[in-house]
Parts: sequence; structure tokens; C-alpha cells
Amino acid sequence: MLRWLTAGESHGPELVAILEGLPAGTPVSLDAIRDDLARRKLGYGRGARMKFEQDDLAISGGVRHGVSLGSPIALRVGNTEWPKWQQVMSPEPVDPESLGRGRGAPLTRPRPGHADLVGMQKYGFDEARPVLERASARETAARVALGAVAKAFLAELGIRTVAHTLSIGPVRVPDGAALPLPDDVDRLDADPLRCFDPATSELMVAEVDAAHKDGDTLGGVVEVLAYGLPPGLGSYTHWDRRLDGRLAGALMGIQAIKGVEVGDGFETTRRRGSVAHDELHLADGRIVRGSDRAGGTEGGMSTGTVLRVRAGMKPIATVPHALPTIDVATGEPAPAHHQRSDVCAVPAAGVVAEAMVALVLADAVLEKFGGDSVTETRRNLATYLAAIPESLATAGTADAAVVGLA
Ligand SMILES: Cc1cc2nc3c(=O)[nH]c(=O)nc-3n(C[C@H](O)[C@H](O)[C@H](O)COP(=O)(O)O)c2cc1C
Ligand SMILES: C=C(O[C@@H]1CC(C(=O)O)=C[C@@H](OP(=O)(O)O)[C@H]1O)C(=O)O
Repeated sequence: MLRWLTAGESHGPELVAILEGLPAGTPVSLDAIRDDLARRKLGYGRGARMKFEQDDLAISGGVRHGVSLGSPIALRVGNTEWPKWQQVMSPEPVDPESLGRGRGAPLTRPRPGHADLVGMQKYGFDEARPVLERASARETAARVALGAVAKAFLAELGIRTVAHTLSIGPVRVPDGAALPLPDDVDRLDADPLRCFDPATSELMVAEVDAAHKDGDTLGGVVEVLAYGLPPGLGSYTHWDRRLDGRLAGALMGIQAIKGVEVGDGFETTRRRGSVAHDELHLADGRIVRGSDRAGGTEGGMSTGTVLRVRAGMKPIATVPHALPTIDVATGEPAPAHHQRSDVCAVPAAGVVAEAMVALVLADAVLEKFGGDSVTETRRNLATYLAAIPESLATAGTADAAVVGLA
């Protein structure tokens, strides 16, 4: 079992994350984690903060000489903005007068679409600062760092992931467009929206420009693909063992994600059954699926084909043309608090979604194959794949040879 936890506030000194249960022998490279952290900051439409804030990464436990030890891995992502926020976010009591009227001023105009109002009601705060500091998606930097480690573990088993942007507002990649492979990540990083279709990307840039000009914001849809999965991760035997359910929960757990689809998702509901599923045929004596509508799961288990999951992000709630709210200090209508914000963070959400998928898959792999060292996990996986009888074997899915384990 893999467990993970994050802590830290958006303008606190740092985010911290712990990953427990990762087998020994996983290559853990600071550079690889930094690459993913840098990727999360990319994307046309991200706000000013992404330009000046650095993710200051350190590993404080669980890794020696670039390899995991099997003990909990502790990661720290320093907020380089901290010096400006030391007073406002000090863990020690401060003189309320010293907070002044600037950054430390109470945020009494809760922003619609944020955790602000309900957080104040629930935790008993009279202003939104203590709520929004943790509700902020700054926390996703910690998850991306954890996800980078999970990805390194999966890669040892021949499993690789990639995320791309499918839509920004109303602008969508056309149906049937090519899907990226994990090796296409550089090309995705070079695209302003991490979109694999250059013509659509241009339209997306124009859409972000238009929203920016109008003082408005945008959402969109991202897709995560996982290649090289064996059949049989997750299970149909109980609701909470289903891989699709676990992926959906993890993706919905990302700030601003409001919908998840597996495979063709809601489009499938508009089809008749005869054209909604992936038929089984024989090719060279092996079972093949004639299509990939299901997106790589059946009965809550990975099928061994490409996993395809989508997450839909709502438009950023801190709209520059501030939304109407109530100033809870005066009881009067007022524009919502607005300091600065992203116009569109969909490409970044894709990077976060990939991290969450990697963590869920790593957990499912360990549940099925166990292992205290990567070598042991790999051996167990190879034995399992080799034991699938010829009559049940599927072509094109991970088998011992494909994942380099034979
Ligand atoms: C990568 C990323 C960046 C985000 N950036 C912003 C932002 O700049 N401004 C904002 O209002 N919301 C932003 N959000 C969304 C808010 O964090 C989120 O809408 C808010 O916490 C309320 O949660 P909910 O939308 O899940 O209800 C971002 C989300 C993600 C995943
Ligand atoms: C800091 C990050 O994203 C932040 C997420 C966020 C929100 O409300 O979720 C609001 C913005 O922060 P601020 O309110 O300080 O301008 C984003 O910049 C980050 O992703 O590293």
C-alpha cells in the first residue's frame, strides 16, 4: 500500500509531502522532480506569481544516492515568496496592528466559487485568509513532486504516463486527433497550452487572450494517458477496489476539477450498446480489442490497453472583473476580493492530474504485486504475466516481453 500526505499553506515557508510504502531501489532524481514542478508552472494564461515564484525542492528523507530506501520519502517545496509573507503567515503570534492594511488586511469579501465562505463558517474564522491559504492550488506543487516519484517507480515496470490539454473553454481538439505518447512530452511542454494539436492550440491561445482582455477566466478539459499497464489492476469485487473509482476520486480531489470521464465517458452514454464497447477479436491467435472506447478499464480493472482518463476544470473563480459578494464585516454587497490570479490554469491541472493518476496506479500496482524492493515487484509482475494462459492472452497489452521483464 502506498500512502501520501501533504501539508503547507500557499504563502507559508514551504509545502511538505510524505510518500510511504514505496519499494526500495526506485531511482529518485531531484532533476526529474524539478522537471515536473517546472511543467506545472507552464501554460499560457497562468498568473504573475508563476513567473517570480520558484519551487525550491529538497528531499529530507527516504532517498540515498539517488535511490529510494524503502522508508518514507519526505519532500519539501519551499515557497520563495515566503520572505514577503513572514508576518502574515507567521506560526508565532504577531501583533495584529503590525499586519497593517496591505497583505495582512482581513479578507472579509469571500470569493464566490472558492472555499472562502464555507471555510469561514465551518472552521470559525472571521476572514478568509486562514481558509484560502490551504484551499489554494499552490498545494498541488507538493502532489506533483510526489507524483514524479510515483512515475519513476512505474517507469521501472514499463508503465509511463503523459497528460495533454483537450479543451480550453469552447475550443476543443477534434475527435479522432492523434494521442501523444510519453516521449512526446517535450513537444507538449513547448506548446503554450500543452495541446498536441497545433491548429487547436492556436485557437486556444486566441481564446485565452480574449478572456484576458475581457477581465474573465477559462476552464477546460485535460486527459491523462497511461501506457504499459498490465491487465488486472483494481478489482470488480468491491466498490472501493475499482480502479476507475479510485482514479475518479483522485482526479476530483484536485482543486477546481468538476467532472471526470474514463475513456469516451459521457459520449458513450449517447451511443447504442452495439457501438459503445470494445469488441474482442482474434489476431495471430491473440485476443485483441477492436477499439478503445472504454479507455483501458473494464469492471473496475485495467484491461492492459492504454488507460485514458479526463478531468474537467471549471473556469478560475477569482475573476478579474470581480464577482458580487457580501463584505461580512459590514454586511453590505461588495465586489469579491481579488489580488491577482490565473486566467487559465488548465495545462497546469493536466500536470497535476498526471501526478494523481501516477500515485493511484503506483498504489494499485503495489496492491497487486507487492514487493519491498523494485526488483521484487518486477519479479512478481513478470510471474503474473507469464502465468496468464495463451488462450486468455491479449495482444498489444503489457506482457513480460513488452515491458522488458522476460
Ligand atoms: C493548477 C491550478 C491553479 C489554480 N489557480 C487558481 C487561481 O489562480 N485563481 C483561482 O481563483 N483559482 C485557481 N485554482 C482553482 C482554485 O484553487 C479552486 O477553484 C478553489 O480552491 C475552490 O475549489 P473548488 O473549485 O474545487 O470548489 C487553480 C486550480 C489549479 C488546479
Ligand atoms: C501559487 C500557485 O497557484 C495559485 C493558486 C491559486 C488558487 O486560488 O488556487 C491562486 C493563485 O495564488 P495567489 O492567490 O497567491 O495569486 C495562484 O497563483 C501555484 O500553483 O503554485
